[in-house]
Amino acid sequence: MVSSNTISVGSLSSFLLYAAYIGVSVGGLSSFYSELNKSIGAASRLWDLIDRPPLIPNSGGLIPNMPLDGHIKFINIDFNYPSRKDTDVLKGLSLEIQPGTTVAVVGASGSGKSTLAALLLRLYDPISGVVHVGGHDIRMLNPSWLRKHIGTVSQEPILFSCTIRENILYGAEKPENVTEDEFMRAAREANVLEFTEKLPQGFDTLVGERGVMLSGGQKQRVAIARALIKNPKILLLDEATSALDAQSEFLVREALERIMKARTVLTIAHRLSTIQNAHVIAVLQNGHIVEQGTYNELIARNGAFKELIKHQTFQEITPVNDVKLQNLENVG
Ligand SMILES: Nc1ncnc2c1ncn2[C@@H]1O[C@H](COP(=O)(O)OP(=O)(O)OP(=O)(O)O)[C@@H](O)[C@H]1O
Repeated sequence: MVSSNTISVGSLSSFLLYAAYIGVSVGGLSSFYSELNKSIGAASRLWDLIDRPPLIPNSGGLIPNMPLDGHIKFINIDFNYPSRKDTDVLKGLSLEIQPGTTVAVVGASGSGKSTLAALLLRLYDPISGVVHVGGHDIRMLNPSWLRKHIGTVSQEPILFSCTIRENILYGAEKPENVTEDEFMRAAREANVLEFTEKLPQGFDTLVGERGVMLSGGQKQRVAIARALIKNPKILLLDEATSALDAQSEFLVREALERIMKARTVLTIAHRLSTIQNAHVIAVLQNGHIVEQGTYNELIARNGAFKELIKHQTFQEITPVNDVKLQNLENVG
């Protein structure tokens, strides 16, 4: 057509160029359509979840006008998870935690230790029995008010993809009211300052998705600082099962000892030192507490606790004084 002058070279080039543009655009349209369908599917699932009424409402209930005293009582609790109604997790469990004391719950894996924590936070209601906090049946209390008084430091702290400062302030009811002094005190007591000081952007360092840019020990210390900012009466501690190196372990342990002072602590213990220092150790077996007492009492008894200690490895950590000595040597 070009040789017979029916079409010019310029028109042919334009035609080919536009044909290519249209081809690419039409091709893109099909992938756009499939992406659109995927988003519609995901959005409708999201709306279904948002519309689902919670089994335990977040509002309503009593807000006591007296300060909480931190006295916890599990009274004759029977419990199974709604998704596994045929498996009883707790059967007639009773446990009392006096205000200001530390109770370490020990038991085999799957014995229901974390379930106790979930019941205290009222994430589930027992099938029968009552959980009392500060003399109140927790089903009568406003759930948000109850949770405001319980600080949690879990095995795998959940950090958000924002800065260290924002992750710590997340613990405060009104972050804008936290003064710089209060913030720094929490960071210092939780041994967070120890590593932020070495970071070029300090507390403004981004931690990445779920805190991937921090080590296990650093994540735990941020979680402790978050709990300190909350200043709760009750502390729920689910100790990490994975061992940290001696230095990190010492810094986490030291931070935990500070936060545990003058609070009621329910700890799911995996460290021998926590068990030895607890006011009461409660052994969970077959859905209820089979034995409780101090470390020395239980060791002398030759019962379930002694059996557990024989068969389950609890983390032994480098004695604090040894690590302190090592630190001094390093400084020297
Ligand atoms: N959300 C859930 N839905 C159904 N069953 C669950 C749920 N969470 C835990 N379970 C089951 O309840 C039982 C007790 O679990 P729980 O996590 O309380 O044990 P645990 O003593 O804390 O264990 P571990 O020491 O391994 O963390 C287990 O048999 C577990 O499989």
